[in-house]
Amino acid sequence: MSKTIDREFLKALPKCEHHMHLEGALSPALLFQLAAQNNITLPQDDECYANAETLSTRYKGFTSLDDFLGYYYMGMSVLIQSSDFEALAWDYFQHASADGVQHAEVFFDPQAHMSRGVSYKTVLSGFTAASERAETELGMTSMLTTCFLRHLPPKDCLDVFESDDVQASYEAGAVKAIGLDSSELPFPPDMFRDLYARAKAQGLRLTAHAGEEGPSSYISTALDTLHVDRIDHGIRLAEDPELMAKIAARGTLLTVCPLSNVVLRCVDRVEQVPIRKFLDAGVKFSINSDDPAYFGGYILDNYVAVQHAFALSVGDWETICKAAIEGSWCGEERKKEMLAVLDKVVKQ
Ligand SMILES: Nc1ncnc2[nH]cnc12
Ligand SMILES: [Zn+2]
Repeated sequence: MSKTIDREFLKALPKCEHHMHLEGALSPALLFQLAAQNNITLPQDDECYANAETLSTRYKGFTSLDDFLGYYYMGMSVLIQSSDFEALAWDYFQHASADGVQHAEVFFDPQAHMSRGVSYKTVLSGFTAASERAETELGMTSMLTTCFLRHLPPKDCLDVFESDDVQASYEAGAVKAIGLDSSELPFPPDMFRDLYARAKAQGLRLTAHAGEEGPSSYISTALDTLHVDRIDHGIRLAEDPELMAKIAARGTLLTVCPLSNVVLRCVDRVEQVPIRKFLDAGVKFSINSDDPAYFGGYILDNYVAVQHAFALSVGDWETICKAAIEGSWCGEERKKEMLAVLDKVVKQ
């Protein structure tokens, strides 16, 4: 008899999350709590900020990536103290662990805090404290990635990358990768080639959002001019079969975020995310939550939505989880541990 693939089975799968923005874990409840604690006045002219409920309702009606980003950056204004960043990340790690995440590689946006006068050290110390706590109390490993904001001038990104505190965090190994996020159009990846060349020379891992709202040509440019190891989102790859074959042959991992794609109207339904196409073409991908507090679900909700849309087999889930584990930037020993858990779950 074939195994039923229900929420319990999907929860038991050892998960690696590669695409989530820590700032995107800011729930309306925590947002209002921190605003009160830090004496932050939220926009008076937007009635959505009346209370947590009206804000949650607004989150159900995003019309595009940029519409969401307006709320995402406004939400960050309540994050002031190191303990705020720690509370935010700890909230995420607890949710992720409950969903079966074993290893998380998470993004944060230094420029969005430094431009408000919050120091990089404040942000990093809070996130690092939460990540250490997650390892001790939840047995969950994690890695931090500094994302650069592509709607800002490349020179601004390079200046922040080269600033003393940011460099010190790379040198200390507290941050091991860079990424590129925010409004995708009209900011093609090659605008940031100097930044990526510097990061590569320093031995950092490289990833970039590409092919979320932007065309598949942004994916090839990210690969060819930024020399990224990974592509974040990448769903529009399915529009270019030749590039899809190339990415499959290279083994480049895409970090796909199905619920995000629906909420931000990149697709109408999860069924339109090219999960089946990627599996059939041998394109490696992981499934992720992106901004869970804004998009109505953490990683397990994304797994469940994919199962509901595609009726995948146990073998398909083994393929997805194996690609996620093997495509992680943790050590080989950690990967072996997770692969052993995966083997047990799929054979049960
Ligand atoms: N989905 C997304 N795309 C681009 N930038 C982001 N920052 C947070 N979430 C993002
Ligand atoms: Zn993202």
